Parts: sequence; C-alpha cells; structure tokens
Amino acid sequence: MKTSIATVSISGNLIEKLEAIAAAGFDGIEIFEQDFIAHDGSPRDVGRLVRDHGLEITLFQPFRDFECLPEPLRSKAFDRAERKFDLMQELGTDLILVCSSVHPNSLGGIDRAANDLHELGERAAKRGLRVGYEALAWGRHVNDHRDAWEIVRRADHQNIGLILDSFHTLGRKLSPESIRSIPGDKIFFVQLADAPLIDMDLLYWSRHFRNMPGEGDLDVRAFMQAVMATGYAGPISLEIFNDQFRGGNPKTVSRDGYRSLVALMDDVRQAEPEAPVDLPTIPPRISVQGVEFIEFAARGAEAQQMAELLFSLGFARVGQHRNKAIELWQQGEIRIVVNAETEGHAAHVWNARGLSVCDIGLRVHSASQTVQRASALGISPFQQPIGPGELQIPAIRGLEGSVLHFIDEASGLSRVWDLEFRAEASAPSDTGLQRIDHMAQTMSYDDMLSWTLFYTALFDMRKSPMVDVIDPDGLVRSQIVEAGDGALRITLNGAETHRTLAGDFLARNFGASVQHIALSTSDIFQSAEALQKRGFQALPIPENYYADLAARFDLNPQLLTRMKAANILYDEVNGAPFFQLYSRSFAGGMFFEIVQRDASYAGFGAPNAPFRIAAQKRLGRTKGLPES
Ligand SMILES: O=C(O)c1ccc(O)c(O)c1
Ligand SMILES: [Mg+2]
Repeated sequence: MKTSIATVSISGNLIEKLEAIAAAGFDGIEIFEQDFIAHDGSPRDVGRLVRDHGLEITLFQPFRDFECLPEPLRSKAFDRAERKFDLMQELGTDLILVCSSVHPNSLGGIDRAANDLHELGERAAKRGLRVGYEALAWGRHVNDHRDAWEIVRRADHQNIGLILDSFHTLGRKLSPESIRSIPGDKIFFVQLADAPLIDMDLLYWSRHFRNMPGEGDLDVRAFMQAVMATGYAGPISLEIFNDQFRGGNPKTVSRDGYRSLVALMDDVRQAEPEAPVDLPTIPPRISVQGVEFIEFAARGAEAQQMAELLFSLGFARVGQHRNKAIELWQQGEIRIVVNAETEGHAAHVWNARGLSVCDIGLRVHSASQTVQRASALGISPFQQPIGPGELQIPAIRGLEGSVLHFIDEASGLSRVWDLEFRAEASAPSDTGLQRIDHMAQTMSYDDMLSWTLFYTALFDMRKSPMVDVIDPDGLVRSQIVEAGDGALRITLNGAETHRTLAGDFLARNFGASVQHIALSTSDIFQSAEALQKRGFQALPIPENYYADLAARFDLNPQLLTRMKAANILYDEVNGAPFFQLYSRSFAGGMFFEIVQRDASYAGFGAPNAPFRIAAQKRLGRTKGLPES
C-alpha cells in the first residue's frame, strides 16, 4: 500500500512540509502547484528535495478548467497543459490531476469532454505521462464521479484515467457502490478526506472543513471498500483542506493523517477480506473493559489536600506501595492512586504542573496487543525502570505527556495491587460511589480532532456529535468518545479562549489534562447525605435553576426540594432521569462529579453545563483544596 498526502493538507513551507510528511511515514506527496510556485527553487531542485526526503511525487495538481472550451480558449488550454507537462518532467512525476471545469464558457457534453481528454492523452503519451480526471462536487457540467468515469471510458486512452476523491462523492451524498464496477486499472489515483456533516455550500465546506478519515461523519470506509473491490493498487492519498490544519503543527497533522490511513485500511481489510490491502496485520481495535485506576501526581501539602478530598468523597486508603511513596485509595470499583514519588513519570508531571492526573489505567483483554496496535498507529509506547518485585505494565503516551497503562488478567497484570501494595485496614464508608462514570479531558479546541482520532483509532470507541457548551465568557466544544457498554467514557472539552473555565484550567495547568472525574452512585440522595457528613462541600446551585427545572420537567415537588437542599442538578431524556452533584474546584480547576444515571440515559447532563460553569466561576478560582 503506497501512502501519500497532499502538501496542501499541512502548514509550513515546502521543506517543513516534506520533513513532517516523511517523519510520519508516508511514501509520497501530491504536490500542490501553489506549494511549488511559492518555493524558491527550480522544479528539478524540488524533485530532488522530495526524493532526498525518501518521498516520491505521486501526483501534480490541480490543472483547472481544461475540458469543453470553445476556440480559442481550447487551444490555449492545451498549450497550458504542455507547460505543465514540462514542469512535471522536471519535477519527476508522471501523473497530473485535471479537475472538472468550472469555467463559465465551458460547453459541457460528455463526448466533447471525452474528445478533449483523448487528445490530451495523446500528448501525454508522447512524454510518458498520464492524466487523471476528477469530478469536483461543484463542477459546472461534471460533478459526479459516474459522469467523470463515463468521460474517461469514452476517452478510451491508455494514458487517461479516473481520479476519485471521497469528499466529492460522499459530500454530495452519492453512493460509492457504483465505483465497484469501474476497472481498477482505470482508476489512476484515489484521494481521501472526511468532513463533519454541516449543511453548507459544497465548495466552502470542501475548502475549509475537510478532515482526516475517521475524524468526520462521512462513510469513508464504505467508499474505500468500493475502491479496493475494483482491484485498485495505486496510491492512497489524503487531500485535506482544513483551516485548523493549515495553521496547526505540521508534524502532528501528518502523524494523525498517517494514523487515520492505517486505521481505515485495517478496517477496509477486515470488511473486504478479498481486497488487496498490503498492510502488516495489526490487532483489531481494543475493547476497553473498564477503568482500572486514575493516578494523581501529588506531593507535600497537595498530597495532604488530595487525601482530605478523597476522604470526604468516601474513599478509604486501602494500600501503600511496598517500595514507593504511592497510596491506593478505593471505593466500590474505583481506584485512585496518589503518587508522591520524587523520581519517574509522576514526579516529572508534578514538577511541571503540580497536582494533576498523570496516568490512567485501563482494563483490556490483552495489554501487549493494545500496545502493538498503538505502535502500528504511530503512538509512542511508554516505559520506565521498575523496582524489584514490580510488574512491567505495558503503557503508551496519552494526552499531553500523560500515560495510559493497560492491565489484563491473561498476563497476570491485574495482580499488581496484591503484589506491589501492602493492604491497609480501613473502615468501609457509606457514600455509595461505585464506578467511574466518565472523565473529562480539557484541551485546546485545535487538538480535539487529534484526540478523537487517537481514541477511536486505538480503541473500540465511538464518538458522538460535537456539542457547544456555553460558558459566560465564551464557547467550549464538547465531544464524547465512549466504549459501547460505557466501560470507558471520555468527554473531550475544547477551549477556544483562556477566559472560559476550561481555558483557564489549560492556562493554569500548563496544558491539557483531566479536568473532572465523574463517579456513579445508585442513590445520589443517600450519597449526598453521607458525603456531607464527611465534610464534602458541594458546588452551590442557585434558586433560579430549580425554578426553571420545575417549569421544564414534571417533577415531584418533594424531589425538587430534596435536590435543591443538596445542590443536585437534574436532566431527563425520554423520561430517563440523570442526577448530578459537583464538588468545588481544586488544583487550578479540577473537580469531581457524582452522578446517578438511569440505564437508558445516554447523555452527560449537557443542558446543565452552563449553570455549573457559572456557579464555579462565582466561587472563583482557588489553587488548593475546597475553598469554603
Ligand atoms: O477545491 C478545489 O479546487 C480542489 C482542487 C483539487 C482537488 O483535487 C479537489 O478535490 C478540490
Ligand atoms: Mg480532490
């Protein structure tokens, strides 16, 4: 499988682009004419530069407004093509993309277009070059890959073939199934892009909102399955016009692109086993069975504050690491690890950012397969020296320098708690918190696509549509990724400004991290009462909120009174209730949430988020533990 990416997909000058693309593992580039023209160097130099990076030029593009012109425009278009053929030969590429015309004088007509392409094929053949014809979704006469194929078929020339672009097909809601009947060797090139479903002008949507396969809502997999069923064996290339990517880090965007291609082609191979996908076998998407632990880096006074908070939440300190300054706190199935080591990963995190989540442990079927799949997707493995009698637990790098560890039973890793921790006697608590319902990772809005892809490419997780959360000082976007059965739910919150609560958290914590952890109970009123007795301080919710609840839902007045007394928030979908209770903020904006979730309630209380945020902002920000 030859992988490729259009230079237009990433930011930087040509050299920065080539470096990023090569480092990500691509085999080639589609060179966008703009990128070539902007570069100060001859076409031969550019060709050499590309090859010096271990890349080849898989395509030169775009060549616009060629077909169906009346004279004298027609002759001029051929002259123009000859100049571009000269350029291609110097660059060292044999394939050019002709996109369907948007020229106001284009006359249209399938045979006219076919004749023009046939003649262009004759000229290209003299130089050993090939021409691929692509239907732009907004082409004046040709805007459907089926028409483009009919033109190529009638052009009937060895050097003329079809170029398919998933955006132009799927963006126009055309079924990709018709691709299956095209002979694979007449498809000269395949471009892939996904996009979020937004109802807008096709051209604007295409030039600003495309994203990597899997990052959007289009069925790129079905498209690619149809392509592979033709026997197509040419390059698979990303052509992503995206405003964020144009301004983003070229290395990250290239790496994400490569990751998305590997995940996509692995899916295609599994769905279409006869398709000729030559990709090393990789373990399938990892099914997450649960959250094994969440680890905080904490030291000194902050570790003490963390202990007080955990106690007030009903956690018991059940274990002390045999060799290290690491405590294990537990309640129900929830394990919180507090790491006060002065060396190693947690220490680095604490030194850099203070009290924060440095590590998340996930339960999986096979920890080693999880790391294998991660490596195939270009995710860095993580390892640090272990002490005597300790287990080497497979791990990878996660969000912003944090770590994800994988625990399985099959290789005995789930014994880590017994092996590495000395059990401590502890009194059981009655707060009733059972498991981790979800956790929220706050990041810059520009990183959301990347982390959505990270989770959905590595794990068997699906994403929900992005929602806007209104902060009094700006917008925060929220995207949920979750494993099918709720074993792992993560809300990715993207901040656009530092004035929002999420943005302030980013600034004060030196980057992206877990901002809140939601713990579930089966009886939130009983939990609230027990928590209060332990000194837990709830986030105060104003009277107005409850007056509105009474208007919105058909609630029993007694229930409403109890909610108000305990600062419990409420949401409901199709009669399924959801209750929420928030802690006050600690450590620059982290907080805990207690939820009671009806099995058929699939949301996260999004309608309550603006009121929760306003309440948090009213209390002000405190570094340290709950303010009074
Ligand atoms: O937006 C465009 O003009 C454009 C150009 C070349 C392509 O391959 C394409 O898909 C779109
Ligand atoms: Mg294209």
